[in-house]
Amino acid sequence: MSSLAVIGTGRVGGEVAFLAAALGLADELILCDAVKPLERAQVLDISHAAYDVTIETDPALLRDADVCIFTAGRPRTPDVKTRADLLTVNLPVIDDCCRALRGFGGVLITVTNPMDVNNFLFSRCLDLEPSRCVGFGGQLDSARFALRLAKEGIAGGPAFILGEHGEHQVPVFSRLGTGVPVEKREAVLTALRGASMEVIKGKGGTAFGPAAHITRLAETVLSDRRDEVVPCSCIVDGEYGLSGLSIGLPARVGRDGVEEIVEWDLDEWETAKLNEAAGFIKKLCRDA
Ligand SMILES: NC(=O)c1ccc[n+]([C@@H]2O[C@H](COP(=O)([O-])OP(=O)(O)OC[C@H]3O[C@@H](n4cnc5c(N)ncnc54)[C@H](O)[C@@H]3O)[C@@H](O)[C@H]2O)c1
Ligand SMILES: O=C(O)C[C@H](O)C(=O)O
Repeated sequence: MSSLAVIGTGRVGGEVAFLAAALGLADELILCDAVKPLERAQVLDISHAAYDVTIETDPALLRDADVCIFTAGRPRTPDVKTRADLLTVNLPVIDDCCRALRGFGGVLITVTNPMDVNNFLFSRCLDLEPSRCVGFGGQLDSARFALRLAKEGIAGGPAFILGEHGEHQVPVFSRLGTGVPVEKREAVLTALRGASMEVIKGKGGTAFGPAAHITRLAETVLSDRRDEVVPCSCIVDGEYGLSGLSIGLPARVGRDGVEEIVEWDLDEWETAKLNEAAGFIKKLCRDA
C-alpha cells in the first residue's frame, strides 16, 4: 500500500490532492491543514469525486507516509516582490510542521517558498537524510523556459532551469544545441523572473502548473523511476563544487528521493549564475 501526504491543502495543496486522487497515485491520502474547516471541505470535495482512494486527516499518520508534499504557508501576493521575501513569514510554519513530521522517513517534497531554503531547513530540523529532501520548482521553471524559448523562436532542447527557484534561477542554454548570445540570455532570464507574477495578479496564485508538475514528481518517486533526469532542489555535498545548501540541479529521483545528482559541464555564464545563486541561498539560510 502506498500513502501520500499533503501538508497545507490550500490553492496548490488542494489541487495536488485532487490530482493525486484522480490519477490514482497512492492508495491512501493524508491531508493536513491548520484551518480545519478547509481541510474538512477538501476531504469532502475530493470524496465526492468517488475515486478509489482512502482519505485520512490524522496527523499521527504523517510520519509513515511514503511521500509528503509540503505546501503549507503563505504564498506571494502582488506586493511581495520575490519568493525570498516570504522567508520570515513562513519560518514559523516550517518550525510548526517539523514537530508534526517528527520521525518521518519517507521522501519530502518541499514546495513552500522560499523553497530551496525550506528544503534545506527541513533536512536539518527533521534529521532527515539529505537525499530524502527534494525541493520542487525546477520542473515548473523549466516548462516556463521552454515556452519562452518557443516564443523567442529559439529552437532546440531540452530546456532546463537550475539554481534558485526565484530571482537567481539559471537557464541552461548550453545544452540547447544552438548558440544564444549573452544579451539574449539576460533578456530571457528577465522574462522568466516575472513569469508567475502575471498569474498571481490575475487569479491570486499559481495552481494548475505547479500541481501538474508536483504530481509528476511524486509519481516519479513512488514508481521509483530513475531513468529521467529532472531539475529539482537537491542538498549538495560537493557536487558542482557546492555544499551546505539545497539548490536546483539535474537529478535522478526514485523511491529514496534524490538517487544521483547529474554533473553537467555548464558554460562560463551558467557557472557564474549558479555560484551567484548558491551564494544567495546560503545567505538566506544564515538569516533563517
Ligand atoms: N515551489 C513552487 O514551484 C511553488 C509553486 C506554487 C506555490 N508555491 C508556494 O507554495 C506555498 C503555498 O501556496 P498556496 O497558493 O497553496 O497558498 P494557500 O494560502 O492557498 O495555502 C497554504 C495553506 O497552508 C495552510 N497552513 C498554514 N500554516 C499551516 C500549518 N502550520 N500547518 C498546516 N497548514 C498550514 C493554510 O491554512 C493554507 O490552507 C506558498 O509558499 C507558495 O509561494 C511554490
Ligand atoms: O511565483 C510564486 O510566488 C509562486 C511559485 O513559486 C511559482 O513559481 O509559481
